[in-house]
Order: sequence, then C-alpha cells, then structure tokens
Amino acid sequence: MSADKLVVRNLSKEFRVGRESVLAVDDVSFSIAENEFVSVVGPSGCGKSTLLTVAAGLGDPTGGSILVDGEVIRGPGRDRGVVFQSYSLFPWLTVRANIEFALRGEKIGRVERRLRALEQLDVVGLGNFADAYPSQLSGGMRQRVAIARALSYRPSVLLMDEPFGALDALNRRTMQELLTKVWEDHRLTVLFITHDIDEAVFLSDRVLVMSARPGRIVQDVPIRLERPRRVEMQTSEEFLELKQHLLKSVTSTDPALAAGGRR
Ligand SMILES: Nc1ncnc2c1ncn2[C@@H]1O[C@H](COP(=O)(O)OP(=O)(O)OP(=O)(O)O)[C@@H](O)[C@H]1O
Repeated sequence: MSADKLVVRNLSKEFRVGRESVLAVDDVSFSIAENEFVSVVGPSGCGKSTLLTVAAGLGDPTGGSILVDGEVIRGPGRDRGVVFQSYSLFPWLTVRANIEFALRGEKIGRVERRLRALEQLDVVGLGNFADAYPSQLSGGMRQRVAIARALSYRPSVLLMDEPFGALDALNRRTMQELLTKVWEDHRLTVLFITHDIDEAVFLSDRVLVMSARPGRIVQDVPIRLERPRRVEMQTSEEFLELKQHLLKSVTSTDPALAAGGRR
C-alpha cells in the first residue's frame, strides 16, 4: 500500500451567519493514498463542498486539519490543483493563454509555459484548440481546459468539486471517460465531490458517504471494479450492486429522503 498523500484529521467547519452558527462538517477523518481516486457523495448541503474548499486552502477549518505529504495546509498552494463546477476561464484570453496565465507564478520561462500549456491541452484532447477563445468552446471543452489548467502546474493532488455538474448527460459521460483515462495514464491523487453515484462508482477506488449535515463520514466503500474502466461496466452486476448499496446508504443518512420527501 502506498503512503498517504492527503490526510483529513478530525476536521470540523462551522459557519457563523449573524447570531446563528451552522456546523457544516463535523469531525471528519480519512486518508487518500498516493495515486488513489476517492469520491465523496452525500445529500445536498451535507458539507461536501465545504470539505473541498478547506482542502483547497480557501477556508480555515474550525477544528482539525488537512495534511498533504505530511504538511498541514495553511492556504491555497500549487501542490493542489482545483477544478470547480464553473470553469472560471478568462473570456478575453485564448485557451492557451488561460493556462499560461495560471503558470505565471511558476519559476519557468515563457517558452516552457507555452510548452506545458500545449502538453496539457493534448492530454485533455484539445491540442487543436489552443488558439480558440472560451466562448468558442462547448461546456465540456471548457471544463477540459479547466482540468488542463489544474494539471499544468503539476500538483500532487487534484481536488474536484462537481466538475461535470453543469454538463448535459452526454457531455458528462464523455468527461467521465476522459477523466478516467487521464487518471489511468497519469495516476493522480484525486479527491472528487459529486452528487452522482454512478459517476462516483465509475471513477473511484473508494467512495466515502457523508451524512446529512453536520457532515460526517458514515461509510467508506472500496470500488474493486477492474481497470481500465469502460462505460459498458455500468451495466455489470458488480457495478449495479455497488450503486444500490451507495444509494441506500446516502438515502438512509438523509432524513428528508428516507421519509420519501422531496428536497
Ligand atoms: N460561506 C458560508 N456561510 C454560511 N453557511 C455556509 C457557507 N458555505 C456553506 N454553508 C452551509 O454549510 C452547509 C454545507 O454546505 P456545502 O455547500 O458544503 O454542502 P454540499 O454538500 O456541497 O451541498 P450541495 O451538494 O448541495 O452542493 C450548508 O448548510 C450551507 O448552507
């Protein structure tokens, strides 16, 4: 078993809203081994994004800590690439320039920045779109650029928060296939947040289930489907069993869903 790359240790996060306080994440602990792909699923509002935001260094924990390579994180850093649901590309820059811009803090020259941008665009299948502007691309293509940008500074951990949440079903499936291929080729350590249980099973080595708020980890389910993963696997008995198990687990943790109510 390889070493732990990312360790979440007794993490809690409380928000103050006026006089009220909202406990979003409550004493969450887990580890992700190097090169492991771990997804977190759970009912809406259970604290998944909060967890990722703290891991990205964009919010301080109220209690506990997150470590990458044994170092407590204290803010955003280039050891972590982050991809959110919204692509956040600069519309006035070309695809290549968007990535080069992200690399401006690296101690590398212009030529190296350009080469890295082109290399990562190739990885996500957009080698021919380097000079296009974001407005000329589909949602799926923009999200590919966001992934290429996150990979361009060679982070040791990739943090993804519902990255395909805004895409239609077809684009979403294409992106899942692309991501699994990129992961299988490059073996990254990934923390992936999603609502979509099929997506979590298809992509992951492990799926963590969070309870309804305050979010706690209630299950840690290994996904032992063979790799490389193929779309056809989604109809296999093993896949469907895992999906059923996770669905049940998420539903039972959410009082509104368990009661058959709509949110
Ligand atoms: N900045 C904030 N200020 C106050 N409350 C917040 C803030 N961010 C999140 N919350 C609250 O913390 C809880 C967890 O939110 P979070 O966005 O992490 O959940 P989530 O599981 O990602 O939800 P979803 O699946 O719907 O995206 C929610 O009750 C939310 O309203």
